[in-house]
Amino acid sequence: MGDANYITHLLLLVAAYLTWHYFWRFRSLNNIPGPASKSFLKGNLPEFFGRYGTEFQKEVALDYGPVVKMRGLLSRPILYISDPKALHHLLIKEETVFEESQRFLSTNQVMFGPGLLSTLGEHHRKQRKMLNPVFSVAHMREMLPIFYNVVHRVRDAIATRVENGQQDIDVLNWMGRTALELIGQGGLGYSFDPLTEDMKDSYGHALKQLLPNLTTIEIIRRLLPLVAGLGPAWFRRRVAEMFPWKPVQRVRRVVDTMHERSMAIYKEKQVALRNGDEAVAKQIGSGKDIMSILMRANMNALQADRLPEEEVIAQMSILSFAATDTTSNTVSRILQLLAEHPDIQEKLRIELISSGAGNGLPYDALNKLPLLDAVCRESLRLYPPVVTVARVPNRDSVLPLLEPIRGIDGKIMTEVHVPKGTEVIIGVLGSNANKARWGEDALEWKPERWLSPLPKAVTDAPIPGVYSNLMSFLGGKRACIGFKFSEMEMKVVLAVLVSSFTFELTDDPIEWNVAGVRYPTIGRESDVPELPLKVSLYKPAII
Ligand code: HEM
Repeated sequence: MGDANYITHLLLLVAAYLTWHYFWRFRSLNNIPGPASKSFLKGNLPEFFGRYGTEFQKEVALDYGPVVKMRGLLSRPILYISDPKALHHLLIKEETVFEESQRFLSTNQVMFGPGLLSTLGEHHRKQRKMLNPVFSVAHMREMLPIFYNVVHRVRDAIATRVENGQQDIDVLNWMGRTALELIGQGGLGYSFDPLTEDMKDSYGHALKQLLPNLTTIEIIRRLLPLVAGLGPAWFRRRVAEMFPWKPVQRVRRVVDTMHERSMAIYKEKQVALRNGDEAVAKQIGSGKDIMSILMRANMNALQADRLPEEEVIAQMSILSFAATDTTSNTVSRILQLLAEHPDIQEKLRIELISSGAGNGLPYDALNKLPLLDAVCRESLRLYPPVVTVARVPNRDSVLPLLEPIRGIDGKIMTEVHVPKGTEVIIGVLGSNANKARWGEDALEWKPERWLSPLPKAVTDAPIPGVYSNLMSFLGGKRACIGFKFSEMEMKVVLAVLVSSFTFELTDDPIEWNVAGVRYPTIGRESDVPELPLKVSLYKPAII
């Protein structure tokens, strides 16, 4: 009897809490339209964040207007916002209010340590201040020869595989290896891969496994903030080691591999720096890589500005992680798009060959090639690889809207009251592919749209993106620090490969899957990230 009473009281308490939570705390969101939720427990989470979420994400981004309400764990509201003024407000004006979610910070803290992806406020600002100079255009100019050097090796390796005729080549694998080697040489001053043999570097392999495995444990990640601070580090580590679920164990092994390698690279570099400039110059990257410069700047910085060792090591893992799948999956997608549009592939090849871009152009000349630029921008517009970025306000806030929205009851709203703790997903695709701004053909891949002035509705809107009115690299103080690095990488890879090879589709059905960074597989069942294309040596027609 006593037990029954206890359980009844407990259930009443839970019911009261939920009522307060959803009908009181989040009442200002009741009128926001959005898709129905199929489960009280999981809300729309599996549809939106699950591997097969592409179509649902598109529906949320484009079919309900610029502010959409979904449901999360225990039906808690999640907003998807693509209105430019609201985005500007939350990423720029109220950047200190709309912070990264605890889920994001805790996961990154556990995976990488205290680096850019897991710190907030002043701590984050200080880390970013140290890193900003090495991502400047001036520094990209210096690194360009390293990029050409690596990509020429990739070209030669692919050429030996197709010299006797067309072959199916897994371009995702090659682009992954290229991206890792580029962040290795340009970022860490370290070579992971000679890019000749068919080999698998354990670090590169670990990085590739991370995001697909994180998607599998999305629900657990949502509970992570509750336990992330429990007990000392050794205790949490022991719990992680004993956790009886394979995906969690896979993530743990990946994290260990990343940390060990970053640590080893750091120690090696530290010795070289101590031995003076000559020793550093002899290293991969000749001391021009991001980490050599950061470590040297750190050694010379005032005590107050200096980053502790564990933070520098965390930045190494973060840079390697943030730079690889993002760019390699994007270049792979571009090669797939060029295979689907042979006319544009041919036009691009003409531009590249006539300018000599495949052999090596200075940074500014490469950047000015109009079609190459248009192909990159258009691909990042329509196929942004990172689409599940969220922010959570640390106090109640009001987001003004550029265009009023119609509520469920038909009432017009010109602003949205966002209660503290609401998860807000940045509507990257919703902004990039909005028909009212980009035009009726917004959902078509048309690089030529970038060859003439963009619609006024796009240029006049306060879209806060750091890159070309697009949200793909986000905006504000936490925008992608590596977007120029990534842009240069994409351009060098395309310049070299499209000048040398032709790309055609195979008969395999390519499926792009949702994860922290979207990735391709053959069909929906396969777990193996890959993207085969038919590749041949380009032979210019003899006139
Ligand atoms: C197509 C390629 C890429 C895309 C689409 C992309 C996108 C993004 C996005 C959306 C964010 C914001 C994440 C958030 O706030 O939760 C971000 C952050 C970041 N990105 Fe990238 N990224 C790309 C390539 C790169 C590269 C090549 C690097 C490094 C060389 C890099 C380094 C970073 C870092 C360190 C952050 C964290 C910045 C901070 O919190 O201050 N990214 N990226």
